[in-house]
Amino acid sequence: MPFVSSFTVPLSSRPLLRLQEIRAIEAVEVPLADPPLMERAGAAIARAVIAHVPPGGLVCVLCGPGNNGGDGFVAARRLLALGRRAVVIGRFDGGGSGGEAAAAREAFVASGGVMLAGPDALETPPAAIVDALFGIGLARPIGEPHASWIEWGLAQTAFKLAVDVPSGLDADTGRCTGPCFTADLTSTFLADKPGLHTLDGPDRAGKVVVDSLGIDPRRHDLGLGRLLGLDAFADHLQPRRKNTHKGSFGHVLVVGGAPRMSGAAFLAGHAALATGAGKVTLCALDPNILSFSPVHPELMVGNAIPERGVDVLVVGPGLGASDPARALLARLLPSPLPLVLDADGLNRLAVDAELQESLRSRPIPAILTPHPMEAARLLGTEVAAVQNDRIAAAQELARRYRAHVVLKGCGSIVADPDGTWAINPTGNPGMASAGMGDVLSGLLGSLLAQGWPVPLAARFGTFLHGAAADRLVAEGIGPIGLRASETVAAARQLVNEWSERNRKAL
Ligand SMILES: NC(=O)C1=CN([C@@H]2O[C@H](COP(=O)(O)OP(=O)(O)OC[C@H]3O[C@@H](n4cnc5c(N)ncnc54)[C@H](O)[C@@H]3O)[C@@H](O)[C@H]2O)[C@@H](O)CC1
Ligand SMILES: Nc1ncnc2c1ncn2[C@@H]1O[C@H](COP(=O)(O)OP(=O)(O)O)[C@@H](O)[C@H]1O
Ligand SMILES: [K+]
Repeated sequence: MPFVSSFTVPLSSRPLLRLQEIRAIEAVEVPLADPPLMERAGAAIARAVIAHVPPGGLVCVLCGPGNNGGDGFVAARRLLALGRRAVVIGRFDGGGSGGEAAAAREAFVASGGVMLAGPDALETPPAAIVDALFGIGLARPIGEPHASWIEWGLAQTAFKLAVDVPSGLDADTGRCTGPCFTADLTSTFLADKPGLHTLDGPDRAGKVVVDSLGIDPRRHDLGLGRLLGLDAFADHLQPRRKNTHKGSFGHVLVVGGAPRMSGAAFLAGHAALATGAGKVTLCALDPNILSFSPVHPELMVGNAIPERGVDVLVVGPGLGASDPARALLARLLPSPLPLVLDADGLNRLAVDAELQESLRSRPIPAILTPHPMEAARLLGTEVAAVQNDRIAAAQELARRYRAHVVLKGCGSIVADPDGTWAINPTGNPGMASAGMGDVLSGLLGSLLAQGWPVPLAARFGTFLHGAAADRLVAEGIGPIGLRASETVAAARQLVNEWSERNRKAL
């Protein structure tokens, strides 16, 4: 499959439920549901297989010991009833769990279904593999025989479908705890899960389709997490009124650009200008910085902080760790202006209790944009601990620093001081290149300058930046070799397109 065949942007936001929230729904709905939820889940899997696999192709369903396996048995039974070729691979020496899953297994066997003890017993290569080994009940790294079945499955060219969650992937955190299935499509039940959209989730889950199994989500507490979609920003993505002037769109001050790192400040400044800030000034620590950018002469460049007229601060791109940098932070953190704090600004903050206190005491909470290493420093922990549970880490940062936090990386997490959080579905590995974080800072500053509420700016800036990179990849520019500065023009295009689309909708 090509890396990205065409540019599509997620349109609708949706709830992301953590394990306990899903379990709470199950506790209410399982006893009431008729037909049972497992029947509905199996039927959904059978439908998905039929939509992707031509008749005559062998469907091999890997079934585990719990209810995820139960879903697999129902799917296999239904496929047989519809005239499809299906076999189950399962081994239940220890009996597996009883209840519904065991009943589904018995019903499959009673309907004439064949259960094999391993993939070696298959007579023909499968056209599809359904992974119904483990779902949200995964409790430890997968061992034998299931690990070998996963390894076998991954070596097949068949269409691969994961039931609820790819086996081996933690549905809460997106972490592979050991051997892990990799699907082309994951059909997930009741509600979407955060682990499918961050860390290893996007690599493992393929396309994610949510099936509510007929349960109205509004009957339940949908928690604090959302997957971002374009609809969340529609109210603020509006075409400009004709009667405006540059003062209408705010003045962004970018503070950073120490010797040899002025490019970071220029990137942030370019990004702010290109996405609609009315004015942008760079205050650079490098005394030898050019007084204007030949590429973007619209930028005002100097070594001083303007006395007045600034609306938003972006502090950190290329700031360095010098004493003057610390002095700038001490001066700017208490400012009443909206603030984006990135890169070296965060590193300094991590080791300075006084700066931390002035950040916490700001009247308007800042936006912090740490990558996992910066987040680890801010939390006084290791990168692995941050990545073990990115949502919890982002929430803890937001709480501890009383700030809106964008924890960057595959499936960036946005968390607010009140505990709400979101995962950004846009972006690609082309963004793993120098300067991307500086562009993000500039975009965020630009949105704040144009009056976006802080939590929404944190979300939209992150969404827009990833979508810009996705569009470039769809056009053949990257992912390999994608440059941060290229995402700036793509972001400008998208903001204009999306705003114009909303005008037409009015
Ligand atoms: N409860 C319900 O009624 C519903 C459950 N559904 C399905 O059921 C799944 C959850 O079912 P379960 O809670 O039974 O959990 P799973 O089927 O995901 O796995 C739990 C079983 O596997 C064992 N286990 C966990 N990790 C293991 C490992 N690494 N190696 C070996 N054994 C391991 C557990 O001891 C338990 O027997 C969902 O993901 C979904 O597919 C859906 O059908 C919707 C309704
Ligand atoms: N594999 C990836 N998938 C999606 N987004 C990514 C990926 N790698 C990096 N990004 C995004 O690119 C940006 C990189 O920022 P950062 O690591 O601060 O870069 P730099 O410090 O070089 O500017 C972040 O917004 C991050 O979320
Ligand atoms: K599974």
